[in-house]
Amino acid sequence: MAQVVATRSIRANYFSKASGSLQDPVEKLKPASFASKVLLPDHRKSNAVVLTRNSRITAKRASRAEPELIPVSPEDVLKREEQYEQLRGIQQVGDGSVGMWSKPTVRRKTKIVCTIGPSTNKREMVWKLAEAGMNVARLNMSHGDHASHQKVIDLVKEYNAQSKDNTIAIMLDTKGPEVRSGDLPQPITLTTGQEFTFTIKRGVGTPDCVSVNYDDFVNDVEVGDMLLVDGGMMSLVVKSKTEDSVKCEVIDGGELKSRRHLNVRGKSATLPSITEKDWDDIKFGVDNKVDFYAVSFVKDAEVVHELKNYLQSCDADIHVIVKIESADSIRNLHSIITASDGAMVARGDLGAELPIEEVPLLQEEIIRTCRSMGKAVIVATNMLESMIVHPTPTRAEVSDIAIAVREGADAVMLSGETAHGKFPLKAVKVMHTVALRTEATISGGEMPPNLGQAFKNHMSEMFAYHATMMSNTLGISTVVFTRTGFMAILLSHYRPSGTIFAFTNEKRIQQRLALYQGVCPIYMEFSDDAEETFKTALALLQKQGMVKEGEEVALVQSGRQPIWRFQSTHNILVRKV
Ligand SMILES: Nc1ncnc2c1ncn2[C@@H]1O[C@H](COP(=O)(O)OP(=O)(O)O)[C@@H](O)[C@H]1O
Ligand SMILES: C=C(OP(=O)(O)O)C(=O)O
Repeated sequence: MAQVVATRSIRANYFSKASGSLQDPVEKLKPASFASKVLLPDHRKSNAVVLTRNSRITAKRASRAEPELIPVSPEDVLKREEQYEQLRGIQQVGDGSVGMWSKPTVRRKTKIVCTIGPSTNKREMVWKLAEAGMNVARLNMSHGDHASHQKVIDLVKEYNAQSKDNTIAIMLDTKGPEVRSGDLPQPITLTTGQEFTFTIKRGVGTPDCVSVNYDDFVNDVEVGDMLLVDGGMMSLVVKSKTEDSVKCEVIDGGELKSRRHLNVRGKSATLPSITEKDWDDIKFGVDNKVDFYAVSFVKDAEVVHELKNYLQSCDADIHVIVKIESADSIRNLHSIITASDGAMVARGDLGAELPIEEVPLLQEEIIRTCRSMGKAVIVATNMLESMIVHPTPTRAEVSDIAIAVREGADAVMLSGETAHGKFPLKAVKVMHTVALRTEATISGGEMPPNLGQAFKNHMSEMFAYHATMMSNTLGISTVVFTRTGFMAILLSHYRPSGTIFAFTNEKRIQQRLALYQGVCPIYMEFSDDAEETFKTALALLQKQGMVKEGEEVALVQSGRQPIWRFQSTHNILVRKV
């Protein structure tokens, strides 16, 4: 219902019902202003910015509640939202039904992945990020050690244990066979035209020579190759090689810091996708029962099978997200995604290995491929890069988030913005606001092109499809009960315009579902009696303010493992709360 309810809540809160005029939430709560009386109705008449999408599943109510522009800049959204929440809080003292629904983690459908690093690895920041809208905490194993990552895992688990209505998934991102420059005592400046050397000798860090962490670097590169440092922030051309060094000329200079990415344009390193360090980190993830692995530099499906076999052998129920970031992974895109549980468009390395202008096209294709196979998809890197140092994003960054949301990504990711940036909470708030605003312009779910083929479970697919139709045409939320997460993921795949309230009696499944678009995962003990469980679930939604008395929901009983069903009979009920 998020879209429909979000649309409704926009109508209820942002627009004056009586006049039908467009009002900003703060203005609505204040006496009528000149702007709301004079300027905004004109703006509304022009209808210039109402966005609609072609959709094969019609959304009658959603289209009636067609969204309209709230004419504010991203910075204003932050201030306005704060003012609005304050004013609304004052107005709603004594209203017990506000609860969860106003929380960033519920109304928004597109999920937010935050990389945790020095700016955010303390208890207070993990809490604040979670309350600001983080859905998944990402640990990048290229940095830090097990002790520092353990601390973060424990903090997230502590948050989850004490939070009644929110849950954060944990994603362990492997270092992979990435090539990086070594540690430096302090950053060094590379000047255009200067000679600079990369060496495979360990521990070198002078103004004109630095170590590389990969012994075959000298064999893999050729004279004339273009080396990109830090995703292309600096570039060098290879001039000559010795047994242990590569001499280069700086083409684009800049500041070289410790452990920066090194890519050779058009080439992948000849290293295995899962290195010894990665296996060590994967075991660390198994011991800590993380929810997802993001596997770096996956070249082929074989690697995914190898990891999945290993996880099965140690009885670890951890989902595998493949990072698409090399030329090899693009060549084998279909088979890699088929073997995995989802993919990440890792635009940093992807745009260094392949021509940068290919990145938006590949992003679209990867999202489309994942969507057609019912796999999760995350768009990553540079989404709010300028917010590492500035309190407000560039307009291009705002558009970038909106594009990923409209293309149908399950999640958008913050990297340096939350790991080592100056404004991690503001970055999450901007991402939240932009995603929510964009979602309100998407009318009705889009039907995946391969209907009935992705899950090879036709009965469940048919029920997910029809529940989506019902949700879209009636403008209602979906309620599903799931022990494995399967039916909630399947419903998410169809992108119903309403929220998917997924009740599960497994904490692990609740955490996993935090990644999936439109799914609001809720933990609940199931009783042996179906009717009693339904009643408890609906009462809980009502108590939390997520549905109102008299509202209808589509209640779906389907999925691979029958719950309260005899002979696997499936059904969808429309229930009044
Ligand atoms: N666990 C960590 N410890 C220290 N620094 C980190 C950590 N995680 C991320 N960072 C910092 O944040 C930056 C951006 O994060 P990310 O994009 O995940 O890394 P990278 O692009 O280096 O793989 C990193 O380059 C690093 O400087
Ligand atoms: C997400 C990416 O990977 P990492 O941050 O691990 O380099 C990327 O390259 O875009």
